[in-house]
Amino acid sequence: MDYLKLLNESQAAAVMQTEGPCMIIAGAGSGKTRVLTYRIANLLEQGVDPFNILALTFTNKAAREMRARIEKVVGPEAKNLWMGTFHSIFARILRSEADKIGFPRHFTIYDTQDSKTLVSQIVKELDLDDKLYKPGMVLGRISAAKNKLISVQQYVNDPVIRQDDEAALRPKIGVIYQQYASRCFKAGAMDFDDLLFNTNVLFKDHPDVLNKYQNIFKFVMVDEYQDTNYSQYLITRKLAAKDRNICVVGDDAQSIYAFRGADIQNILNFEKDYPELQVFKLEQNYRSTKNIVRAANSVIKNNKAQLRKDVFSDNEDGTLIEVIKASSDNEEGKLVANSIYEDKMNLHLSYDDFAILYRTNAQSRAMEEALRKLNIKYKIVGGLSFYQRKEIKDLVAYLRLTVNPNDEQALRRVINYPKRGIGDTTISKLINAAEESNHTLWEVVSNANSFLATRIANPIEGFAEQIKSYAVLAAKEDAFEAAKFIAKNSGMIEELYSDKSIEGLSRYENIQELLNGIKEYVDDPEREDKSLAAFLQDIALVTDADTKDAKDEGETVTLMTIHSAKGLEFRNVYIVGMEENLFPSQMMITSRADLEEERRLFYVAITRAEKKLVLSYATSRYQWGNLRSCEKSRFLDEIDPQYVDFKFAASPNPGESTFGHVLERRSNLIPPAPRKTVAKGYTPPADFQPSDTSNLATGQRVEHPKFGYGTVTKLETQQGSTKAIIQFEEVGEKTLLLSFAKLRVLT
Ligand SMILES: Nc1ncnc2c1ncn2[C@@H]1O[C@H](COP(=O)(O)OP(=O)(O)OP(=O)(O)O)[C@@H](O)[C@H]1O
Ligand SMILES: [Mg+2]
Repeated sequence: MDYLKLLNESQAAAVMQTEGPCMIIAGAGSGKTRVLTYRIANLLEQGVDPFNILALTFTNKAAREMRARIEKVVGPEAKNLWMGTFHSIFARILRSEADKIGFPRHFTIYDTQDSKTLVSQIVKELDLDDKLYKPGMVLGRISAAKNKLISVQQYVNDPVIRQDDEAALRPKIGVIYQQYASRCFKAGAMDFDDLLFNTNVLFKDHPDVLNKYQNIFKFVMVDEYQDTNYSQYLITRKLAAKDRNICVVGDDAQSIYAFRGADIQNILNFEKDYPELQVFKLEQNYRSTKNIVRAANSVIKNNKAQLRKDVFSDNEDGTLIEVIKASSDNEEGKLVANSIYEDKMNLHLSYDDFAILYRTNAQSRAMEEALRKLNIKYKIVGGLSFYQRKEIKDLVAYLRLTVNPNDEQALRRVINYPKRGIGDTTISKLINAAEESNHTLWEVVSNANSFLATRIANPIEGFAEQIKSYAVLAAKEDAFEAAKFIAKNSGMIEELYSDKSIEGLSRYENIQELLNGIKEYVDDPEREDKSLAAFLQDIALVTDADTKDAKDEGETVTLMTIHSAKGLEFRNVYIVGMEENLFPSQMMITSRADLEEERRLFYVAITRAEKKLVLSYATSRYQWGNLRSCEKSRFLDEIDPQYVDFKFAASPNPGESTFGHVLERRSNLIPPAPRKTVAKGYTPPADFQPSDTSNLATGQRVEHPKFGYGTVTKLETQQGSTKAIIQFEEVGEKTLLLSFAKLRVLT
């Protein structure tokens, strides 16, 4: 096994220890995921059937990458591994066992938006104050309950919960939970938390089913174990109860989902559950430079509730961590984009080497604008994803309804879209009729004549007939043929095609794109189930941290929230918005525990970087429509200053920091080694004044405050911005953007 050469001693020991419970709690970048990968490869090489291995990852993308790596070692057998996120694996299991818990085989998976809409509808129906019972807040309570496996019954009967809700002046949450659960059940729908909750119900109420899966999953492995919630913990514990071959890896310092119910207690419980536990320590970080690892250690040291770990790196010292100070969020974007552009050109990097991480999705706007101005391609991971767009949700609602006509949210969404003369009043009547007669909305819709006057009922029954005909078609055809037909027959294509505005055009193109995606899905030769139902399940499980990689075109800078970046690595990382109230987030911190979670988030962000880390902040930014002045984040001061270069943050004059290459350094810092890219034998004259370069021509001699003297060898203009390629005498060739470069034209 030559892959053992790719592991250090403790990693190899963890890989070779294949039987019994095993846990690795170790620092970032120490090879935990790598150990899991090779552990699986090792099991397969020893003849374990891939169908008997379950590996749970944090994102679908992580699962794909792990599978690809294992395939390199053991070949195509790796395709048969059970590998994916908790949600995708257990959705798959629930699908084949659905009837046991009273759900249809093709149950719908409600996304957050569907769940919020349903909560709003319930709040309205119950005549409650929608300002008090905001859907996000209510759902948060329901979700927390489900993740702790608190059923509706337990919720409404628990005196402590009732007191909590009463104290918060929201005594009706239990009633909403009850309604919500029964409406989901009637609609044959599960939300994300239900996928785990119902798996627990399934295993609890059906020991034979549990037994079956215990026999299938002889080896269970979990990555990012620190972020599992109670519901997930219990599922893995039950599955592993028979063979006790369970291996979990994680890092308590990277636990960042407490707000969604992740529980550090799961690590401590693990030790209690398996007294025969083997624990492996990994201390060497292979990902990052010494400076980055030490800086990260100096930050996490401030957390009190942390298991002690020493993480070290044997890599080079690397450059110091740069801090950029900008006068506004737009300037911050500009400085970050410039820095990326410069590094990419000077060091011949790929845009894939760069990531910009932020605390909240809203921060991407300024970054995107700045990147676009420099023609830098980027992709955003998470945020408003493709599948959240209105037109996509509309067509998907038709598809969902085809597969599961009881899906109430889908039905309400498209019953009168495109318009077919079914007004709001009629819809309310239908909903009431369903409530009163204890039927599902679909049952009422498909028998509208029994409830409403013929004139009103006819178009409704017509719609029901249409959906029924789609179901017949979908049973015969693959997902693509069915979806194409439905898009046309429903009138959606015509509706969007006739809208000639730019937005209308882009909506039409998005529908085309969705159909292309479905075609790709059914054309995949390895895909066994090409049905519409299978496709819908697949897209319902796209998480915030997944991108539609298939559409990626060429090199791109990656933009994402820190939460989505967990487990990933990039050569150069920018953490932007390092300001008080933004990071640490004002919304999130009300206690020391919250502050510690924000700090762990910062630790996660720092440790994504391999070679270079840049932190930026703005002294003012627009928030909620107002320009606010901002203070730099306390986290910046927590980094041991010997690892930080405040070069771009030192300027007393904010204007100067606009790519002015301010060369002063903070005097209390140890001066770092000069950067190779600076012309050493050159000092800019005190009166250096950049010239107007709009008429710059090749062959002209120029002076640059950092690079010294040079000659312009080429000029390139693209979409209004001009790049100059300049041969500098001392530092060699550089490509500079004229709108930013401070150049004095000498001849
Ligand atoms: N023994 C080793 N020799 C060389 N490179 C290694 C070794 N172990 C790990 N690496 C590399 O170090 C990097 C970090 O490894 P990995 O992602 O497995 O760490 P991790 O502990 O899972 O990190 P995180 O906590 O961020 O999830 C990867 O690029 C990996 O390939
Ligand atoms: Mg990892």
